[in-house]
Amino acid sequence: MPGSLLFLSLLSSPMDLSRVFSSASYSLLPVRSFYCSLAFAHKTLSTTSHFSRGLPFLRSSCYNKPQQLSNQSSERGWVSATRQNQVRNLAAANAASGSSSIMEGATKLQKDENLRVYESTAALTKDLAEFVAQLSNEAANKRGAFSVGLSGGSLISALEKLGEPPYVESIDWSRWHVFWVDERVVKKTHPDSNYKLACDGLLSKVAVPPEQEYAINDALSAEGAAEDYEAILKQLVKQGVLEISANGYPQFDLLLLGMGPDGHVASLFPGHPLVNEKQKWVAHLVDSPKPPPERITFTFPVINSAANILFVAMGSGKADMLQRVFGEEVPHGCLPAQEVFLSHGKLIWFTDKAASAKL
Ligand SMILES: O=C(O)[C@H](O)[C@@H](O)[C@H](O)[C@H](O)COP(=O)(O)O
Repeated sequence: MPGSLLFLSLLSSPMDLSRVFSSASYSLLPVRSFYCSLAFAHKTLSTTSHFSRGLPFLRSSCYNKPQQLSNQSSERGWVSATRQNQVRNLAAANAASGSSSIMEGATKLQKDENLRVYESTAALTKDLAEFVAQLSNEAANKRGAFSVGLSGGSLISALEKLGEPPYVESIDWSRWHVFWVDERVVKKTHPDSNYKLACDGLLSKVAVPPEQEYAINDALSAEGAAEDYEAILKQLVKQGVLEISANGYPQFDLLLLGMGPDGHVASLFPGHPLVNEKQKWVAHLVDSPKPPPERITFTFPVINSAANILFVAMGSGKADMLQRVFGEEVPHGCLPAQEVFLSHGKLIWFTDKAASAKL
């Protein structure tokens, strides 16, 4: 079978292959994986031999230096070898969804517009606090409320300056409505809870009214918690706390995001079916490759409807992935962090020198 696929790839043009797979649904994983394996095989051949002159349609893919993922993952210890193989197999997303071409060119992200590089963590966190404070003032003045979505991870420590002078006094915290872009389905007191992380790192130090901190219902299943959270968002849209975008999704004033070492964002992981979710505002998963497995997450349409998105990526562990995010556009589903893009509104990556060393 692999032999016949290799043969197929040698004979087919890119368009031939996309026609073959364009009608396949995402559920045709074996087919997709097979196509991806083929792409990965080509990548390996093309970087090591005269095969590099053939099959140009596979050059632009998410298979560059897959070994770098394992270097990064050893730091965090949760990206398994299986997961790395899945990441390598992600060209299937392109083949089956037809929503992004493997041959497309540069990413829409522009270094001069979407990237800031700071000399030190202190400089980054100060500017980040300044930026958030300014957005908070603008939203509070404009509509009397500021809706903010938080992720977990190292992002929260990067926000700690907001809990210190001058911001702790100057920001009108009573206008804040705090949401979780993604949350682990655990008790709120559990060490894995993103709510607990944000409370310990920021919310316990500032005066956001507790009823405006929208934690998940931790008594529910993952599915129930996602449905419940979406219902809360819909209610808040009705009440005018959340605005609605032109395409009918909630429009948060600000989403604060981090990026995982595999390029995931929120709890949207490379190759996971949820990268294609368009109906739900909030979805659940029970198979997160990053523990814990049960989570809820905002979907891409909601993330990409925000008024502003700030990413934080610090440290050398983010360098390879950041290079990919700002590099060539990769197939749909391969690199979720690259698919976060605002056609209206500001999207800025706050990075330090170590994270942006390869840009
Ligand atoms: O709950 C989660 O796991 C997070 O929301 C996740 O999306 C996080 O933001 C990234 O994994 C980056 O985390 P680090 O900055 O700690 O690498």
